[in-house]
Amino acid sequence: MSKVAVLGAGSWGTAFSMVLADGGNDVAIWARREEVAASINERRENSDYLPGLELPRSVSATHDPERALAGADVVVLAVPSQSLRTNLPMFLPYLEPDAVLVSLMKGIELGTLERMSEVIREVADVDPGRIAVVSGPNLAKEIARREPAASVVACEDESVATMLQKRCHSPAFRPYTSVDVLGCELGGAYKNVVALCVGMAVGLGFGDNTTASLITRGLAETARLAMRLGANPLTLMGLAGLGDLVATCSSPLSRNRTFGEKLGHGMTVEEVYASTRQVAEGAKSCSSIRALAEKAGIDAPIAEHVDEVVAGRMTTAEMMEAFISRDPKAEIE
Ligand SMILES: NC(=O)c1ccc[n+]([C@@H]2O[C@H](COP(=O)([O-])OP(=O)(O)OC[C@H]3O[C@@H](n4cnc5c(N)ncnc54)[C@H](O)[C@@H]3O)[C@@H](O)[C@H]2O)c1
Ligand SMILES: O=P(O)(O)OC[C@H](O)CO
Repeated sequence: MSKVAVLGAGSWGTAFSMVLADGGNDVAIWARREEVAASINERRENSDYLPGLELPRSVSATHDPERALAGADVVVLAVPSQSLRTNLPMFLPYLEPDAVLVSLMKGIELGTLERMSEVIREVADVDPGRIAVVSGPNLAKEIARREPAASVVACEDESVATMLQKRCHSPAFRPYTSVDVLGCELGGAYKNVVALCVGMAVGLGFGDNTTASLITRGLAETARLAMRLGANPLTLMGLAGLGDLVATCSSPLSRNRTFGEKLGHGMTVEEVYASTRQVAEGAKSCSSIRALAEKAGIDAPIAEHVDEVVAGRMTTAEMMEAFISRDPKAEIE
């Protein structure tokens, strides 16, 4: 069997390990906390992140980066986006030569405004043809329950995308290939911000017209930025764009939507952070995406207003009023 190292034992790192195991790979998960590695090895369960779901025998876990990476020709990164830069140097000495690095992360780095593949390229100093991204409508719990889903594997080198597609194609998981890494990453990061916004609307008590309006204008906003930066607009109409946007904005399983909903109910940002251990990437990426849009000179009202709410400078109700009272304009630019 071919070996894959999955660095990060949270919900998605663990669920994607199950996909890889079902696809015929031997999987070694690196867990930041030893007790999580022990739970996976001894009870065949990640009781912190995916309780009650049995992990295949070909999945093991370790707290030791060297053991996780030894012999792995594919290395999957699944830590929170804002921690990637500080985590990567711990893994680099143990990477096999020519290993392919795959990002599962959906965020934009604060400060540098870099996508995760850009952070990997910079810190690991590897060719973009060895960096790939997996992104799509893939809520971890549903994937771990083996409910059918599709996704996108993107890499500038199409042959690498095809190799990865084969490695993660399983009875319940259907990956499509793409060479549009930029479009997939922006789609994945932006939908988290839109899901925060939709959650806020739901928390305020608004219904389906409101959420559908926000989802649609969120897609317009995402496509505007992605196209300005050079993405293929059709990527945003695909699984890593519209697909993920719909799943995340519609599902009570989404941490980003839930985070927004709690704000809509009147909790403060600090209270919401204190209520969960899991990452809601949009709460940080709203600021970096807003800055990226400003730098690119495009209008991004959802990112801008969500950032204002998360920064505590605006209430969720004021955000909704601000959307409706914006200057009238044509729908299609
Ligand atoms: N959960 C999903 O459904 C899902 C699906 C697709 C993509 N993603 C993306 O995958 C990435 C990881 O998300 P997740 O759902 O696995 O998150 P999670 O919150 O479930 O788990 C994060 C993992 O990273 C570890 N961690 C936390 N802070 C860390 C740090 N500073 N350094 C190292 N490790 C740290 C945690 O211990 C945990 O193991 C995110 O970018 C997320 O957007 C998640
Ligand atoms: O739970 P969320 O909001 O991080 O979303 C999870 C996935 O990205 C959905 O595809």
